[in-house]
Amino acid sequence: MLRRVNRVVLIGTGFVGSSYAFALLNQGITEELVLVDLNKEKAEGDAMDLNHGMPFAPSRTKIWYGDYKDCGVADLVVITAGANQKPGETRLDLVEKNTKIFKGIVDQIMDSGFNGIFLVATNPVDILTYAVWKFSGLPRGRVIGSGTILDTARFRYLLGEHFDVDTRNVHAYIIGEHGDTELPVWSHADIAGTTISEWTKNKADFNPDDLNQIFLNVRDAAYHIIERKGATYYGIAMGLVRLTKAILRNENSVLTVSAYLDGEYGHNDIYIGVPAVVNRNGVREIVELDLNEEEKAKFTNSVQVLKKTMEPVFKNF
Ligand SMILES: NC(=O)C1=CN([C@@H]2O[C@H](COP(=O)(O)OP(=O)(O)OC[C@H]3O[C@@H](n4cnc5c(N)ncnc54)[C@H](O)[C@@H]3O)[C@@H](O)[C@H]2O)C=CC1
Ligand SMILES: CC(=O)C(=O)O
Repeated sequence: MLRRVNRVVLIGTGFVGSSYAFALLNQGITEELVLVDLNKEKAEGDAMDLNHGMPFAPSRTKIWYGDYKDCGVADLVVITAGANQKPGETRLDLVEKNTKIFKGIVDQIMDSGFNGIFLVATNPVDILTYAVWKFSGLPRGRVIGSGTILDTARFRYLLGEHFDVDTRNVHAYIIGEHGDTELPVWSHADIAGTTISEWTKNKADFNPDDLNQIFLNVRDAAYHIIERKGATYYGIAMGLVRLTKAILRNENSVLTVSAYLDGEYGHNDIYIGVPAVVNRNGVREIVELDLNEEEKAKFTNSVQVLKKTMEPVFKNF
């Protein structure tokens, strides 16, 4: 019989996972939410705490602390488990540790009979999304990483602040690795359909160097926040909820996710941040932007850095 309720299973209820669960409940996106963590007491405590907020939620979400068997009928499994960056560490420094953790997690999920969509946020997210695809054997479109969704949000927010325009009217993408080699797609950035150069044409106080500084603040945002409070979680949690909504409500939304390239952008056999149409089946298609030569070269560099980092890791699996 067809199940009419949506079930999301969250693996990892640390800073990112618990913030995601809180935001998901507050937006009433799913009927069932199962929390799984190595630290069972934390997951159980989170389930209790979240349930106590139910009278204030927009709709009922059945939330419980569970285990991998609960993934069997899940529509979506979101993975935020694993190590996070310590001050000074890069995302790529986490690759060995988190790939090993992921092998154990994904094997248990697949043993449950899971046949839905994976959404990955753990870093380095592009490589771990590739790992989930390899370990699960699911079609590539049904394995999605959060990619540069957060970087793109940071970019739109900072541009909106700089030009004093609602961030929702700023359309600009960060693509590539969710990490140090990511790049801004200035050639396709616009404010309400107007290119940035048109928008700034008659503005005497506009300094073109400000744009590069905005990008640097986007690229290095995680380092700046981790230095101050040890971790980042609210922004990514809201990005994961946005993706969950696009998936469960079949929205065909264009979001910058880590998607598998099979010739798009001139590369293949890699998960990396690109705009893609996301719906109930996962990634429907990749949106191929016509990049300029400088952007193409930066994107290729990002691909190469990811591939070089991945190579030794996947030899062990
Ligand atoms: N993609 C993105 O934009 C972002 C990604 N992240 C990443 O998200 C990940 C989680 O970060 P935080 O929540 O801050 O870390 P955290 O340390 O607060 O939480 C991690 C959780 O994973 C659990 N865990 C570890 N091994 C497990 C296993 N084998 N099975 C089940 N649960 C397990 C831990 O018990 C812990 O509760 C990190 O890799 C971090 O870098 C963080 C922010 C943004
Ligand atoms: C930690 C991380 O990946 C971020 O905040 O971008």
